[in-house]
Amino acid sequence: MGQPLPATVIDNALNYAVALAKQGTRGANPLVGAVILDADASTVATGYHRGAGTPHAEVEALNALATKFPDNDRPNPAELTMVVTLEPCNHVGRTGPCSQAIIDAGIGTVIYAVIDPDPAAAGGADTLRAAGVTVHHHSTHAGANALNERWSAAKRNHRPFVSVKIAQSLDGKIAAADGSSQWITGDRSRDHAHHVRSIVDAIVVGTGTVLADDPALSARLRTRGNYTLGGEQNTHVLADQQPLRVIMGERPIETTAKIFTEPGGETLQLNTREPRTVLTALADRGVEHVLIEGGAHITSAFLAEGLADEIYLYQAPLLIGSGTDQAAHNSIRSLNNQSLQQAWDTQAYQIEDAQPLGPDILIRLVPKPPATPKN
Ligand SMILES: NC(=O)C1=CN([C@@H]2O[C@H](COP(=O)(O)OP(=O)(O)OC[C@H]3O[C@@H](n4cnc5c(N)ncnc54)[C@H](OP(=O)(O)O)[C@@H]3O)[C@@H](O)[C@H]2O)C=CC1
Ligand SMILES: Nc1c(N[C@@H]2O[C@H](COP(=O)(O)O)[C@@H](O)[C@H]2O)[nH]c(=O)[nH]c1=O
Repeated sequence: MGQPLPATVIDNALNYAVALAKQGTRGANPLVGAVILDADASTVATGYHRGAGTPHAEVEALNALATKFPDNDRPNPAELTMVVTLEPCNHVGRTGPCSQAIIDAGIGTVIYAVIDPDPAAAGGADTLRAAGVTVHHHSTHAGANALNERWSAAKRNHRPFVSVKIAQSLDGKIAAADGSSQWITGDRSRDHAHHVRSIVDAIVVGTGTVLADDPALSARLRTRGNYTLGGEQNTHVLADQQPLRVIMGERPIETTAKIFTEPGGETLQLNTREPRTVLTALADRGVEHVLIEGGAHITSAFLAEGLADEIYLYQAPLLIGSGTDQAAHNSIRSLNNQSLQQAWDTQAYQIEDAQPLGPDILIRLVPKPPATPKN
């Protein structure tokens, strides 16, 4: 492109790219959106990253461009500008390097908002420049900067991205007075939870949950066409990718427990009550995305330390009503907040999306960012 684009045009394109990015799945990979503009600054193609293992936003946008315009009718790529929320990657991970795909497509200009904080993936801007692409770092877009703040912090701090799952009743319980908890949420919610298990690298539960429930903690997907029929045995298959199963806590667990004997991922007990120790140990094993599945002690320990990057709250339309101990089996234990202000300061979340799942509702929450995003 001859003239540099005005900042307002770039900001508008980044607004669009951020909105696209938010349609993706947050987890081991960042949320990324990309918009391709022609010489008149009109949008000609878009893309976003749908989650680990799927094409990156830039490649999605290039594919959309190729699909939209047949070979003989494609705009001159040298006159196109790709506006992308994150620096194009430079490495071969689960997919190939975006910098090379952009070079191969002949795109003339790339404008990116955030430098890739992952040392393994960074350097795409330099590769593009070396190949003759015009590259600008547009660092002032608050939305793009806020998009992956938690993900970037996890990378910088050498820890996995942390998702927390809670399946609770209307009165905020995860089990009844007698300890029974299966099931609070319905089939659709549990299918969704198994899908989440299938996309994470590891699941963590406490010794309390293993002793109370004897869970298998495998990722089981319902076979197509058999959605509401039959028992679980007949209608589910093991997902291709099984998460590492992690027990957190000091009591020994018998090797006859289902978490060791049922088919699924490898099982590991970490003899600690310290969430950060668990995360470091998992990062050392290459875990990039972990799901905390409970129970209340474990969930609360991660929340209390501000380590939940995302919460999947499966809310069932049921009042369990405890026995005599009203606090028993609350989904969250005391986080030691002394005032409402302290709670707003340390434990405020915002809803990313909400969807009905049969009789339940799934609410996905992320920590509320500071009022003024840090650039
Ligand atoms: N509906 C839902 O989403 C879920 C419901 N549940 C239900 O929850 C109940 C179990 O809850 P809960 O007893 O809280 O179980 P947890 O799984 O939270 O295990 C608690 C135990 O974990 C160990 N532990 C490890 N780290 C910590 C820490 N930082 N703080 C405190 N304890 C730690 C302690 O045992 P140790 O002495 O061994 O160190 C503690 O007793 C069951 O009834 C189960 O059915 C469980 C999961 C999900
Ligand atoms: N009770 C409850 C959940 N409980 C979670 O599921 C675990 C059992 O896993 P598995 O043995 O693999 O089927 C259990 O230990 C706890 O972590 N999950 C939900 O989605 N909804 C529910 O109502």
